[in-house]
Amino acid sequence: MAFDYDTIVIGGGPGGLAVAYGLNDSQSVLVIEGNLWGGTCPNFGCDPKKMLYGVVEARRQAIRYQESGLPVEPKIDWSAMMAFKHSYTDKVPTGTAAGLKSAGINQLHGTASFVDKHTLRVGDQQVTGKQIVIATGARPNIPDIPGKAAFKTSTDFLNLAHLPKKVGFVGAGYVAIELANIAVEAGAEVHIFQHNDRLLRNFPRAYTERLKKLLADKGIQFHLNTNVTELNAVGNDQIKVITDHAAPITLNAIFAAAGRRPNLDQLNLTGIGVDIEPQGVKVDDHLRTNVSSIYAIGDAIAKSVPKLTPVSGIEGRYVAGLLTGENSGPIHYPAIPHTVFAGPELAQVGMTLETAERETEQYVIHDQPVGTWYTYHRLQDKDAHVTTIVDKATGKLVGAVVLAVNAEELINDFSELITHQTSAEKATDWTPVYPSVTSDLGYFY
Ligand SMILES: Cc1cc2nc3c(=O)[nH]c(=O)nc-3n(C[C@H](O)[C@H](O)[C@H](O)COP(=O)(O)OP(=O)(O)OC[C@H]3O[C@@H](n4cnc5c(N)ncnc54)[C@H](O)[C@@H]3O)c2cc1C
Ligand SMILES: NC(=O)c1ccc[n+]([C@@H]2O[C@H](COP(=O)([O-])OP(=O)(O)OC[C@H]3O[C@@H](n4cnc5c(N)ncnc54)[C@H](O)[C@@H]3O)[C@@H](O)[C@H]2O)c1
Repeated sequence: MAFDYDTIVIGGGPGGLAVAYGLNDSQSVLVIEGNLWGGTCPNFGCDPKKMLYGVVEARRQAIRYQESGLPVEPKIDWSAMMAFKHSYTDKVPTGTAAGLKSAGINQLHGTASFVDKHTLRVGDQQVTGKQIVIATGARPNIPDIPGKAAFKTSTDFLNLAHLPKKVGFVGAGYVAIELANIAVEAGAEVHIFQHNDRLLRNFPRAYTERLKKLLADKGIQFHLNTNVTELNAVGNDQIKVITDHAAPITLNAIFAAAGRRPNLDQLNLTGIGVDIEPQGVKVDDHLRTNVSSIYAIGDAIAKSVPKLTPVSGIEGRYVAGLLTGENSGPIHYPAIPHTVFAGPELAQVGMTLETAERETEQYVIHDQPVGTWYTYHRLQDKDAHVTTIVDKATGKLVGAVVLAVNAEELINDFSELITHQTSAEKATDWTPVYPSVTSDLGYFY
């Protein structure tokens, strides 16, 4: 049978684009995108979030220097900050589409749905591919409660023309914590409603408790062990939030930040016999579905590794390598660092603290408050804290947790040491710039 393309990729986000660019030299490829070219990360995820974060963090740093020669307290101008964000995001879809075009990769705008295991329908058009890669990402999970139409999402937050006076977030994961921090730093009254007492469940509790205190000190009000049971929209911009815990609270906006669901509903996967589960498409260790011509990657699949942009990229490049014959073994994930941009950042890589605490004969844990160290004193980041986990037998770093300003830089250094299996001596037998975050590397283990 002749196919229109060797490979069709559904989804033009970081995962789908990695497949397309990886295959482009050796195959005919079509990418189909139903919404904005570039996907979640550059349009309404990582990139716009970190632009807003950069502005609010600059203000926070300025306040820390108030007694040290910078007496003026800057104010956030929300509209100007949003215009700054738009100066980047507005160009992403056209820039991404132009990049595909200049690379000679075929593109189609529209929502794809499977007709059979080699055929997709997009509007009134049908296209066939020898292989099809599902890279459709995920969207916010909206809690199914009465009045749920009043929920806004992270996408709405990152496009707010004005910051509402009082805002709430349901959930206490990455999205809630990062956006609540931006909102409180920009001057809103902020409430977080969490059904249990655990923030950021993938990070060690000792660290999330430290971060919770810092966020509460900024004014974020945590309603823990609290289920939001109903929303009542009152007038244009007021929402009465009813919980199972205390009296209703009236806010101007409430955001669903209760996890993300894979975008599978429109694909007709069960119709063509592809196995799925609530967390995403089921894949084997070669990212193949149970239908041999169909692969799946990124936020759209069920997996134990975190659903992050670099992970979608790793998976996209891996599938491209499989399809070109460059690799054939199962996918291998390196140590994947992750960071919550919460003012300060909380970052982690490698072995979890929980595992190391269970296996103390094998691992040494170095837990260090570093707020008085020169690097953090200079930044007046008195709550900075770093934990490293070292394998006793080899002396090599296997895990780390950092709560500090610019923690993402230090965790990147730690990730490199873990990925390249560098010994403590080798880790410090070169000369980083002094003073810098990296020049502290010799003192953590
Ligand atoms: C607010 C927020 C902040 C984030 N911050 C970070 C961060 O700091 N660092 C980080 O690493 N990760 C972050 N993430 C996660 C990151 O954005 C995702 O992990 C990443 O975008 C996943 O890439 P993907 O290609 O798998 O999916 P996506 O980027 O979601 O791309 C999938 C694409 O498929 C399209 N699509 C879906 N269904 C169809 C269909 N039927 N037909 C055609 N097209 C379809 C969608 O429109 C979308 O463009 C953040 C996410 C959010 C929401
Ligand atoms: N900095 C980053 O790297 C970054 C930033 C944002 C998002 N992300 C990615 O996006 C994903 C989604 O983020 P998220 O914060 O939406 O999800 P999450 O999984 O991090 O957190 C979800 C939160 O919602 C709560 N929750 C779950 N179901 C609920 C329900 N029915 N009602 C009320 N609360 C409920 C959970 O207890 C948790 O606190 C992250 O897991 C991550 O992969 C990454």
